[in-house]
Amino acid sequence: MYKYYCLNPISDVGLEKLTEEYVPAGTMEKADAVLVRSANLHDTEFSKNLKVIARAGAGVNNIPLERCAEEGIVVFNTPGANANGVKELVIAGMFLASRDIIGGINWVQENEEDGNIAKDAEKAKKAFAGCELEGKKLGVIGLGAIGVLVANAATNLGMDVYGYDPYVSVDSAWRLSRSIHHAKTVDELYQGCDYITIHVPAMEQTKGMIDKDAIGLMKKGVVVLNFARDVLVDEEAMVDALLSGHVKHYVSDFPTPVTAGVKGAIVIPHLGASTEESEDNCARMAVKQLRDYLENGNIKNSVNYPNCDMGVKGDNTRILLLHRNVPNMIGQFTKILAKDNMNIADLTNKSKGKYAYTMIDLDSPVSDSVADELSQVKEVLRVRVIR
Ligand SMILES: NC(=O)c1ccc[n+]([C@@H]2O[C@H](COP(=O)([O-])OP(=O)(O)OC[C@H]3O[C@@H](n4cnc5c(N)ncnc54)[C@H](O)[C@@H]3O)[C@@H](O)[C@H]2O)c1
Ligand SMILES: O=C(O)[C@H](O)COP(=O)(O)O
Repeated sequence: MYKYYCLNPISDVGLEKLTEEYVPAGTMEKADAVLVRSANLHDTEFSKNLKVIARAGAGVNNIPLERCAEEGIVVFNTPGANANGVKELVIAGMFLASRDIIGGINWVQENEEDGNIAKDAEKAKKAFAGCELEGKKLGVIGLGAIGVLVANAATNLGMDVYGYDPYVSVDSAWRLSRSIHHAKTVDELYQGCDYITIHVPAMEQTKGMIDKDAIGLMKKGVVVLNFARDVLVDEEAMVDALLSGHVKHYVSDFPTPVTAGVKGAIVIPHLGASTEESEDNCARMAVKQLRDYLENGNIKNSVNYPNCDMGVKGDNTRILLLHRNVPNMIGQFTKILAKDNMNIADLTNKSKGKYAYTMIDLDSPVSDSVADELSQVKEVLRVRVIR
């Protein structure tokens, strides 16, 4: 029996995939598995029961990944599962920044009592006129799941698209339309584009990436879109640029006290992934990965441990060892198992940065004392046995 706990509302489409082997934990301390969206876990202490955190979404800056790895907690996310939802809202953001749709709708609401509204609208509308996207230059920073979709959709709208991503994956490169220009430096993109949209994760290296200097390189009247994370932009500098007219609009999916209500800022309450389809996709994928880890020990799409797969657990006993990525770990594990005359049917070891994962299938049952001995090996962070 596994216990799970949802820190945010998770779509039933995913939760329904939990079998009768899974019950709600009641409190987080009792949970083997936590499902989360954007709840901040940085100040949360995790109990020894917790084995897995599944983030139903892409961004994992709300989760202390290294601390989780040190405590033997595997963290998953759901890459790409909400990318289409975000792409559609980014395109909507570009339209909102190009045509004063919001101003126009507000005008109609303010004049709802006007019996002559149809005629008066024809006079008033010039105040809300805008420009078209076709032919404009769009710069996309970060060509991952979302960036690629945005770049391709904008190309289909007739925009001239420039992409910048020094770490682009082979998969993303294959998905990218051939008509997208490769910006070799981000400065080149800042200098040339009418619209700039950022789709990179929030990490130490990317925080404050769009700062005063970056904005200074941009064309006067540029539109900047941020559907990735508020911390990627120096928002004080952005507000200065909005007030001076250097930036025409800052479209952000992240309300903060700095940007909310500022003239020129179009701020949306983090709705990028809030569609039925994205929520269902994320929940389905999160539950699938969480179950495969708890039931079989397989890791797919973890952000703090390596991917590792030995298929569905059969009749063998499966030992799972989460440990630091240092030499001679497997030698120590097999020595302990050999002492008890245990036959290894299969073994896989994978590493990712500082951490590694070893899966061992044994032909015989394993005693608690052997599991204890394995967990005493220096650099081992957690041992699980699936019997
Ligand atoms: N608004 C929302 O609701 C919403 C929804 C999903 C994701 N997001 C945010 O968007 C981010 C991107 O999502 P994704 O699904 O496309 O992720 P992804 O991992 O598929 O893509 C991120 C891309 O950024 C690139 N990158 C990393 N550092 C870079 C840098 N310094 N310069 C240029 N490129 C860099 C990577 O190579 C990768 O291709 C997430 O991390 C999350 O913070 C927001
Ligand atoms: O990183 C993400 O996936 C998005 O920001 C969505 O966050 P949410 O699940 O809280 O809507």
